[in-house]
Amino acid sequence: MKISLIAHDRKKDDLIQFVIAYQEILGEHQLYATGTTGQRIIDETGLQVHRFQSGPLGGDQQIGAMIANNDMDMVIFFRDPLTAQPHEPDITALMRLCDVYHIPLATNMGTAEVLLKGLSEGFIDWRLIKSNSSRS
Ligand SMILES: O=C(CO)COP(=O)(O)O
Repeated sequence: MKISLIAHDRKKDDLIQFVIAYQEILGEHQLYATGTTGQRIIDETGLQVHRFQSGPLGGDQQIGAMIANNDMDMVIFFRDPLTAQPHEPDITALMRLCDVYHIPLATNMGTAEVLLKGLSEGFIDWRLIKSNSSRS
């Protein structure tokens, strides 16, 4: 599965803790991230991560494009609901595309835990069937 990991600045420490806690599950999948989040995951966990641009420079949109191409299976996005972001339209667009394409999206740690536990139990295997039809 292809999983995106994204966190706003004040949520990055939480995401790193989360990734360390679920490293065993995450390590079995292809990981993608916005630029700064991805660099921190690489530096602090040693997991392999494909890094896109930083969020404010288009990273959210690059992940959105993968969703629109049926090429992303899950998004874990620790948003900061208390800080205005310069690229708010990109964030809204990314979450909207998750809804358009029925992509599991967690915007906080509680939901992210449920998603990863569900992933390891096979609850998201339907994505393999759906994505095989259009992936090369
Ligand atoms: O802003 C972000 C998501 O909207 C995250 O971007 P960075 O990972 O580059 O900080």
